[in-house]
Amino acid sequence: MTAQIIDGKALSKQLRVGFRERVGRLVEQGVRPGLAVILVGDNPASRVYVGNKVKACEECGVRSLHVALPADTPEVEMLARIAQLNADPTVHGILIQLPLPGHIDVRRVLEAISVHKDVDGFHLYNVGGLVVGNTIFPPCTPYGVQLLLDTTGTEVAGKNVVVVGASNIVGKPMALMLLQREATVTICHAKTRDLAQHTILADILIVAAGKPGLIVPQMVKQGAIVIDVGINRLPDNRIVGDVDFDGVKEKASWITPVPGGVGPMTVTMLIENTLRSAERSLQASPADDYQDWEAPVLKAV
Ligand SMILES: Nc1nc2c(c(=O)[nH]1)N[C@@H](CN(C=O)c1ccc(C(=O)N[C@@H](CCC(=O)O)C(=O)O)cc1)CN2
Repeated sequence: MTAQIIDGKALSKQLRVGFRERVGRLVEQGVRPGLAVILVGDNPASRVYVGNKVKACEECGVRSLHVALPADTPEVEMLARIAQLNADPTVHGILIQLPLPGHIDVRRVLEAISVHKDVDGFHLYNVGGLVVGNTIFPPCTPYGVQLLLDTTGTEVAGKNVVVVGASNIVGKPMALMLLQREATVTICHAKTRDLAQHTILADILIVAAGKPGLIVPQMVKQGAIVIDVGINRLPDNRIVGDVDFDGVKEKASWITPVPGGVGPMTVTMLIENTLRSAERSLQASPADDYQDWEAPVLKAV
């Protein structure tokens, strides 16, 4: 039997209807949510993703501020821009599009973003929150995957989940989020020996390796849920994931397409986090644990 498609584009569209209503309520209370997107250099894929983020803001009524900096921007200038945005009360979310040019210390600039505005969820404080199970801003891609999984009606607790890829922005946070939901989680990565011996046991297989065609039907358990996070542009300009979609869909029970699966959900969850941040700004006293937090690295700069 052919797998059912988990449609990230359709789910995104549905969620964004609710977002517009939330923006309306915020505006009534005098707050127009604002998102600042910092893009350094001219990586073509990053430009597409930033374009998608700006469009999503427009669609939902969120004000977007696109900060485009040349590839040779000194780190100290980026830190100064981030400090300005941290202090700007009309900005509720700040993100730095990754990857960054090599001369910039990624951790240093990510740690410079106020934890109150860290809508990508990449600040160490939010990462720590994920480890103990109460992060305020879950990272957008794993957050989107979690919602996509929920649409299948599958109970995650007790399931064997295999995550292929151990990046800081997808694989590791994904594993932590599913562990929090009581799945039995295995993380595979570039040094994993005999990948198939792990993937074949997965009730839920999440692939974020950046390798087109990595997962073929023989590596997939009959009836598994397969989530493809990979986005690879082929020489003929086609975009494909890490999973052999046509083959694997004959074995899986549910599968995400590429494009139109996880990608749009990444952008949608960014808007969700931005709205959450704007809503938090209205609370008389935001969560106490965030009140006085200042990253040590900020003092060092
Ligand atoms: N600061 C961040 N940088 C990066 C992140 C992130 O979450 N925060 N993730 C990825 C890229 N990414 C978001 O920035 C992203 C990837 C894919 C899509 C998307 O809409 N994909 C479409 C296809 C788009 C195309 O290439 O034509 C799809 O899958 O349907 C959006 C955002 C790395 N950097």
